[in-house]
Amino acid sequence: MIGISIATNWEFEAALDYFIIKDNERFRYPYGEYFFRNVNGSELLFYCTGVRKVNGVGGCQYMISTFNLAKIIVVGTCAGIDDTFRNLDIVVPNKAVQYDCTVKEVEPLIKQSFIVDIDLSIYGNQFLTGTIGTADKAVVMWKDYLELKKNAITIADTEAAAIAYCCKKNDVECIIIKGISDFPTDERDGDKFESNAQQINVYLENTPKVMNKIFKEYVDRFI
Ligand SMILES: Nc1ncnc2c1ncn2[C@@H]1O[C@H](CCC(=O)c2cccc(C(=O)O)c2)[C@@H](O)[C@H]1O
Repeated sequence: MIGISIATNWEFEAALDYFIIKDNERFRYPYGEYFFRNVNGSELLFYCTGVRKVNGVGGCQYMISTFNLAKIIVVGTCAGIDDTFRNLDIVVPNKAVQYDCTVKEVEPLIKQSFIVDIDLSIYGNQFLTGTIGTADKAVVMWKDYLELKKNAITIADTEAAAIAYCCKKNDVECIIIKGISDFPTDERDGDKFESNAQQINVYLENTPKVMNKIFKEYVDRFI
């Protein structure tokens, strides 16, 4: 069976709507909810983990251990970092890095031991790719955005690279399909609270659009 890992309740709600899931098809586990759907002959287990690395990895390990998953596809939203990309672009990264595991004042931001390479060669090349950076903090402040750009990060989120790391430890294939929901904006000359609120509104508006695009156009190419 293939697991489809989803972080937020908003993203999971979009999945429930897209696949028209009834109340009696929804089950609870320690990190959230899950349901099953057959897509093009493949039995898929969709589950919500909650946000940030500890929830993503906890949910990942639970589902691998309980359902003996053969593969996990992480789907959801992310911040855009590379400015050649746009909101609602879907990216399937070939590299996933945790960038909050070093003392960045005296060490490189990214260390080899926290990088997971993702081999996409069997899936063709009809998709955008790049590096996803994961940390427990959302990318909101302009200085954080500039630092990720300087380190060649394409998109950023708060779970995916940690889930990819957990999958690698379990010898389970991991694919990440993320849609850009928001870009940080430069708050330095304005009101940082207003700028943050605007980014959250953009994120909320784009979440169902991103999820529908991933379910409609991407998931079946990677199962
Ligand atoms: N900018 C982002 N940085 C990192 N991850 C992002 C971003 N956007 C989307 N995600 C993804 O969506 C979820 C939640 C998004 C989130 O927490 C968020 C989004 C926008 C603004 C704020 C804020 O506090 O102002 C918080 C996470 O699961 C994560 O995987």
